[in-house]
Amino acid sequence: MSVLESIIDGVREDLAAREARLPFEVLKEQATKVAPPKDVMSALRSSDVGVIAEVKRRSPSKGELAEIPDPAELAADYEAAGARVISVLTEQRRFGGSLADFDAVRAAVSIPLLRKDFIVSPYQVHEARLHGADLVLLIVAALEQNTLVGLLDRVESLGMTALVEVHTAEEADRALEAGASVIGVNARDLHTLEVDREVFTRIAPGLPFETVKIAESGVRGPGDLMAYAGAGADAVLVGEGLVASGDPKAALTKLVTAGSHPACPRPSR
Ligand SMILES: O=P(O)(O)OC[C@@H](O)[C@@H](O)c1c[nH]c2ccccc12
Repeated sequence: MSVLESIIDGVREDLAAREARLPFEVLKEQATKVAPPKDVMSALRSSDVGVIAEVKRRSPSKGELAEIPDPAELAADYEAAGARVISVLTEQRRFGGSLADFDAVRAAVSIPLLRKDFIVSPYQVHEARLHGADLVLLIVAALEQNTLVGLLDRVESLGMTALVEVHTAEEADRALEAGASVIGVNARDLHTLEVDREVFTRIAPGLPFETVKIAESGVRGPGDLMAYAGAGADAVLVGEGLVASGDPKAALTKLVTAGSHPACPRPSR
């Protein structure tokens, strides 16, 4: 079993427990009452290269990254340092995240939020909306094509945006066929956990010009942001490089400054 498959097994177990506590029909109804999603597209489509800053405690590849006793405080620092979007991991077993973290962050900031989890069921999409998510991650490698299409349609029908994650050219084709308008290329292979920053450079040029392109994982500092920008990234998604830096606010400020520097290659829009 690959790492991805074993993570998803755990996600399905935890999901079944939540479904038993709060039935889908009730959850769906409650989710219609929350404030509508924010405008994610204009946050991501800018003349500068943006940063999506992640609240991430640990990962299957690196283990413990940072304690993050107060996710709301970290998120407020991210917002103040110029993050375009904040990504909050809600997967508990391998990443140490939770919907409680998501709620704490939602209450602390007004910029768009991404629910970062292994979404396999419509329940999780409505749940994301109930907790105030604006963006939802859909991982192509984790989904059959018809499930991907169904989840993407559902995300959009609730007014949210899907960040559709790919790692190969074949997955990118599937994402486009499903109708993705925002594609994240993850440098990390979720089956082996290996990072290869060149994956973005290989895949991004083949994506349509109007597709918003996000480079995910492996950003250690401004140099990596500039390299991804040169390969066509609209934004980069950064976790470890911020939370494990000792000073996430300063680390993010450096990235945001690089992304708006005149020497930084710009998205071609
Ligand atoms: O910590 P990094 O290398 O900056 O990576 C952040 C983000 O890309 C990574 O957390 C991630 C990308 N796709 C995922 C899917 C599930 C969980 C986590 C992820």
